Amino acid sequence: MVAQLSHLIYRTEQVRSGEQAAAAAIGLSMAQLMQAAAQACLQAIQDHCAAPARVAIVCGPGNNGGDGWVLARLAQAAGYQVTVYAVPPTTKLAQQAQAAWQAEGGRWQSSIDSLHGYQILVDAVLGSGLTRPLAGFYLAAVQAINAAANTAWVLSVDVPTGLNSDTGQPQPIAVTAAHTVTMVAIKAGLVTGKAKDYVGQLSLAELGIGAAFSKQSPMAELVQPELAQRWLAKRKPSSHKGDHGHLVLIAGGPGMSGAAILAGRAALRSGAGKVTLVTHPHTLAIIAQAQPELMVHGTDEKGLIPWLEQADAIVIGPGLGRDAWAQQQLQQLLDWLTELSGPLPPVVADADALNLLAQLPQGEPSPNLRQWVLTPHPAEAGRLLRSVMSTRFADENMTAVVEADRYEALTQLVTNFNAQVLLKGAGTLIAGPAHQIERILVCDRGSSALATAGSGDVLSGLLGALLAQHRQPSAAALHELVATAVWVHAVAGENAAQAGERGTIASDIVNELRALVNP
Ligand SMILES: NC(=O)C1=CN([C@@H]2O[C@H](COP(=O)(O)OP(=O)(O)OC[C@H]3O[C@@H](n4cnc5c(N)ncnc54)[C@H](O)[C@@H]3O)[C@@H](O)[C@H]2O)[C@@H](O)CC1
Ligand SMILES: [K+]
Repeated sequence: MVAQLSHLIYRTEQVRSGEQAAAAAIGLSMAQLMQAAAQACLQAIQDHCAAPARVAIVCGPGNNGGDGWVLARLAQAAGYQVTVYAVPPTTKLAQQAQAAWQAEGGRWQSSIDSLHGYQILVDAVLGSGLTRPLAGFYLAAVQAINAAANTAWVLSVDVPTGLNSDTGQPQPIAVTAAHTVTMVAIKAGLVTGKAKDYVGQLSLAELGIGAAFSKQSPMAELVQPELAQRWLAKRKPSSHKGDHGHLVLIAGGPGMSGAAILAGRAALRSGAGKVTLVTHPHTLAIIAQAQPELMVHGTDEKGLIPWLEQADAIVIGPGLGRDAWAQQQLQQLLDWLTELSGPLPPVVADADALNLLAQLPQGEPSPNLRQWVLTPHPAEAGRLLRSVMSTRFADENMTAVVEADRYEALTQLVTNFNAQVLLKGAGTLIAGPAHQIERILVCDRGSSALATAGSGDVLSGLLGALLAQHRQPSAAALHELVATAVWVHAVAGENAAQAGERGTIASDIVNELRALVNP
């Protein structure tokens, strides 16, 4: 497969309209595209399991079903034992493909009792043409495929049936595929949030029109490993710790020293020259004992300002809490930044700093967050969104609102806060105020091992350390550094999970950082 578009992400409608224009431009017919789509699916099947294996192909009414009918013919010719379950095709292309199958003696069944007994199940029910929630035959077909998925390998054609290919939300359920071969270009809904539970391994079949299609401008882009190479260049042999930046971490309210320690360790392991941890006086001693390389200060008397003045980057939030002390720290930081006349250092706001930002009284001049990176998980993102859009979202479950369309939530956050935003969760999304020109970045690496207490603290320490090492980054550099940190964190999670996802702890993730920040 040609990899022209392999890291670019498009809206479904762009693919649907663009593929026709691209095919016309190079003189390919839609039937030829369908043939190529089915060929790509056959290749995926052959890569998984040689003939003769028992294959069931479930075909819907449209061209997704059409791909299935063509695949039936190709798979049978390749020696597989093929059974087709289908609803009658309604598009011309799918009808022609069905006729070609029947002309070769192929049969099909219109009802599905059970799909057990096959080694391979192909989901060609619905693809990019999904317009409404599943019901009737379609719901039953998806249920039957999923019921047999523990004994068969499930291949979804283009999009797992039931998944909204723009948002990644199941409608209301979707096929849980082991592998999805998506056609022409990666659709936005295949790479983030809940989609990760359904898509399985994702491969792209450009159907010979990648070059013509690439004239379309993508809405997003997958984070590439080259980004880490670019932003984690080798250090100069003559460098000293002052060259590698001073990170100031404001973290660790009473009872939450662990979050501060994890963020501090992650920052040290990610190469910050110096890390100062400014913390609550009650947690000072325990943090200082845990990690001798950290400089640890309590903030009761002097306040934050002496430390802020030394910072190349600032992180506020890990284990901060939301009490009066925590509010005071955030307010001091905001006041100091407002009065600062020189260049603004980048600020990462995480965890309770986000919750406190969401509680700031509305109607006052909003703080200038231009150099800020907000790192919410969906629940924090929901609180932030509600704080700025309270009239639109009065009673909604905001986590569900965010997860229903992560791209939309991200865009709203960026627009309303005028900051870089990193929306956590499988397929982390990253965007900044200039994302119209920089594109949303999507990290498709990672592991469920990252879903553990302290994992976010590790990310904020790591991110702060990368920012401290690249002083006064431009908006574009900030965007890429955030993506680099997300990528390193995700791959660290994968590496830490090699002995198993369950039971991986945040300290294991910290242990993986050093190898990854020295690519
Ligand atoms: N357009 C092209 O040139 C190509 C299309 N290809 C395939 O064609 C697919 C798109 O084809 P279509 O546009 O026909 O769309 P689909 O085949 O995805 O489905 C459209 C049909 O499903 C119905 N439908 C939508 N939601 C439904 C629901 N919830 N329950 C029941 N019926 C529902 C629609 O009314 C319509 O009849 C792609 O996903 C891809 O697999 C490939 O063959 C490559 C080339
Ligand atoms: K499908």
